[in-house]
Amino acid sequence: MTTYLNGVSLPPSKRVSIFGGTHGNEMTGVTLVRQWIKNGAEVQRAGVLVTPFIANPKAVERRVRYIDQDLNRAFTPEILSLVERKDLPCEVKQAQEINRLFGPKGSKDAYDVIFDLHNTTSNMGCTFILENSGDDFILQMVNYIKCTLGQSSCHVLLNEHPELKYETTRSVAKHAVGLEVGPQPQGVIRSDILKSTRQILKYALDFIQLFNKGEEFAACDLEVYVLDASVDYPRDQHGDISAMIHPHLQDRDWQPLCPGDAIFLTFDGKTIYYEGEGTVYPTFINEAAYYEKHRAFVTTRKKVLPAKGVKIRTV
Ligand SMILES: CC(=O)N[C@@H](CC(=O)O)C(=O)O
Ligand SMILES: [Zn+2]
Repeated sequence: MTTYLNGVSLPPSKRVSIFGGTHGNEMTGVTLVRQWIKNGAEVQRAGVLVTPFIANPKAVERRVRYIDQDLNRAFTPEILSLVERKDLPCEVKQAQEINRLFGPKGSKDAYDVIFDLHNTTSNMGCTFILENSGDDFILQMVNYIKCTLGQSSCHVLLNEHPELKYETTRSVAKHAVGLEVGPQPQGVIRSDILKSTRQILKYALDFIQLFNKGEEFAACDLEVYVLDASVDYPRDQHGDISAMIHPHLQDRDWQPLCPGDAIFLTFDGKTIYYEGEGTVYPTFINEAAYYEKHRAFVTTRKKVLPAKGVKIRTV
C-alpha cells in the first residue's frame, strides 16, 4: 500500500469469490450462488474473475448449519495446519480445501475479496460484518453502497473484539466481507431478503469494477457498530435457559438499549433488566444458531470510522 496526498493507492481486485452455504441452512446465499454457478452473467464484471462457490456442500445437502463443527469458526492456524487424515471432521477437511482454493490465508496468492453470504433469524436487515477497521478499500465499498442505496440500506458490524472474534471462512481472502441478512428462518427462502442481498452485492461488485477502472474514492467517515459484549440467556442450575428475549427487546436490533431497559422475561413472568454501562446497540437478538453458543444477543457501541481515500495503484 502506498500513500498519496489524500489517501492510499491499492492494487486492483482481480479475483473475487461469492460464498453461499458456509452454513447449510442459510438459504439466500445457497440459492443465489446456485443460480450464479448455472449462469454467472449477473455477477461478472470486466477485468474481474468472480467465482460463486458453495462453501459447505455437505451441510447444504442436509440443510443444516454444519455436519461436525461450525465451518465459520474453523480457519485457525491450528486447524488449517492439521495433517490430512480420512477421519478428520467434515468442516476441518472443508476448511483446508477452501484454504487451498482461495488462500492460503495471509499469503500474497490469496483471493482479493470473498463475500460470504449469511442469513440470520434476527431483525438485522442487511449487515456487513467486517473484521479490519483499517481496510480502507472495504470501508469505501460500504460507503459507496450507502451513498447509492441510502444510509439506512445497511449497517456495519465491526468484529475486532479480542475474545469474541473468530476465524471466519472469508478470512482466507485479503479482504473479508461478511454479508448477514435477516430476519429469515433457517431453511427458508424469503423473496424480500433475497432481493436486498442481490441488490447490495450488485453495488459491491460495481464498486470493485469502478475502482479497478481508476475511479478515486475520497476520504470519508463511516458509522459502524463495534462489537462490545455477548449476553447469554439466564440459566437454571441445570444450565437450561430460564428466560426468553423480552417483548420490548425482540426485533429491536440496532435500537438503543439503556441501563434499566427490559431484556429478558422469565418463563414464570418476571422481567430482567439490562444493567450495563451506558447506552449500547444490541444485535443478533434471538439468533437461532446462537442458543448453542450461549448467546442471546450481542451489544455494540456506535463509532464513526474514518476511511482514507483510495485509488488504484497503477505500477
Ligand atoms: C447467524 C450467523 O451464522 N452469523 C455468522 C456471522 C459471521 O459470518 O461472522 C456466524 O455466526 O458465523
Ligand atoms: Zn451463517
